[in-house]
Amino acid sequence: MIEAVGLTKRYGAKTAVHNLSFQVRPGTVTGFLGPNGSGKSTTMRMILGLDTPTSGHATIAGRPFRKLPNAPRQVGALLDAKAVHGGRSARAHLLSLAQLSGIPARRVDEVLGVVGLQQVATRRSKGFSLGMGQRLGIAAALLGDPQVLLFDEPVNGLDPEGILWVRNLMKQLAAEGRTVFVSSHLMSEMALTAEHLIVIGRGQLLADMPVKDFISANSADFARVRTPDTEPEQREKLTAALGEAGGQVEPEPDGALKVTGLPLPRISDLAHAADVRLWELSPHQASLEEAYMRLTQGAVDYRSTSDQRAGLQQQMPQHMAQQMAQQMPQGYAPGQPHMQQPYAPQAPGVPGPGYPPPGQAPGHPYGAPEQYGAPHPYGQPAQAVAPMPPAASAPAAPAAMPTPQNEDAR
Ligand SMILES: Nc1ncnc2c1ncn2[C@@H]1O[C@H](COP(=O)(O)OP(=O)(O)OP(=O)(O)O)[C@@H](O)[C@H]1O
Repeated sequence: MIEAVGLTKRYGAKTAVHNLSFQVRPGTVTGFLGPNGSGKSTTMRMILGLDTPTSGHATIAGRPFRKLPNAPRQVGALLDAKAVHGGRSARAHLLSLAQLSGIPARRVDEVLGVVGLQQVATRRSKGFSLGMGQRLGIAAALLGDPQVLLFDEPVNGLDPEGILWVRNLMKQLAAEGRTVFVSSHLMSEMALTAEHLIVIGRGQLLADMPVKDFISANSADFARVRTPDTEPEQREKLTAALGEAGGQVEPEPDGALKVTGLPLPRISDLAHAADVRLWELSPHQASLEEAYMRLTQGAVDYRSTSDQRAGLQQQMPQHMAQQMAQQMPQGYAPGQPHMQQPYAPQAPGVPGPGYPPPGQAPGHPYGAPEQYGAPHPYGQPAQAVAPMPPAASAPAAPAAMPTPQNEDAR
């Protein structure tokens, strides 16, 4: 078992981990979740004796890591897959770790097999892909056949097959009675891998509970309600009526309303009483990802803003936009009408190929001008569709696409 009691770590004025207490029990996979910079790695480093807590303590099997007899045989960890001497082969790297811990050399070949790196065992690790590096790090963690395992973002850089493999490996290790503590940003992945969750935000504990309890506690039902887009006053009237009746109403990005705290029939009755027409009234359940986002939203350090592009797009003079419009290919890639979209000039009053001025019906989905004789874009026989430029004007496809290789077979 891993136990943290009042674990706190400060770096100068920055408190990375604050008064964190939890237990990680054997026999289950425990997911350790939190946004970027929330203190997951710092916590793991303190558990492994690599960082000294400012206050509090962490133990493994009742002792601080540094006081464990033959720690590498009891605890295995993947913290940073890149922390490998790049000039060494995978096998030489694992062999040196094995020798330091009195582990027999044949175990190296066993773990290379478990992680699927036998074919590249003699290659220098500096040529490894991110996913291969992760596999090598997992091999190192398994080397001492330890009872306690810590993995910091083990699926980072793995392809879908690799992610599935890690998921099954974690479950198998836990089923063997080991303590498995896995950090991740990905709620969706943890929901499939872990049975128990510890969620932190800004270094503080936000949740410590079985995954199924987390789902039922946080996946709230809600209703989506939409009023006619053309009548914003209807939306306001309904928002007020639902609020007065005790519902929580949040606007959705697409103009709908997200309503919690009121059953669907009640929403319908309230809309009817307020003389508001509805275009949509549908039941929904928040996904686990949404529940996690909601739980951690107040503890996110790094948020993106929308790209204003320094006003560059608005500044394009009209004559340039017109010139661009004339130079645009009328059709770009046959069969891929969406490929044209990035070429549509945005300047007002300059219709691009296939992009009518606002309020006008589309001329042709492929952007063909009228002289190609396409009176109606839909339902025309193939030959009536506007001719595309000859293949030579489209970017040439590679003669033969390189066969995708499994990253671990490289
Ligand atoms: N050695 C250090 N010196 C100063 N600040 C540090 C140090 N290590 C971590 N921090 C800070 O502590 C906070 C927690 O970092 P930590 O790496 O533990 O978070 P994390 O949850 O693992 O993040 P991520 O998911 O991005 O890996 C961050 O604000 C980080 O900048």
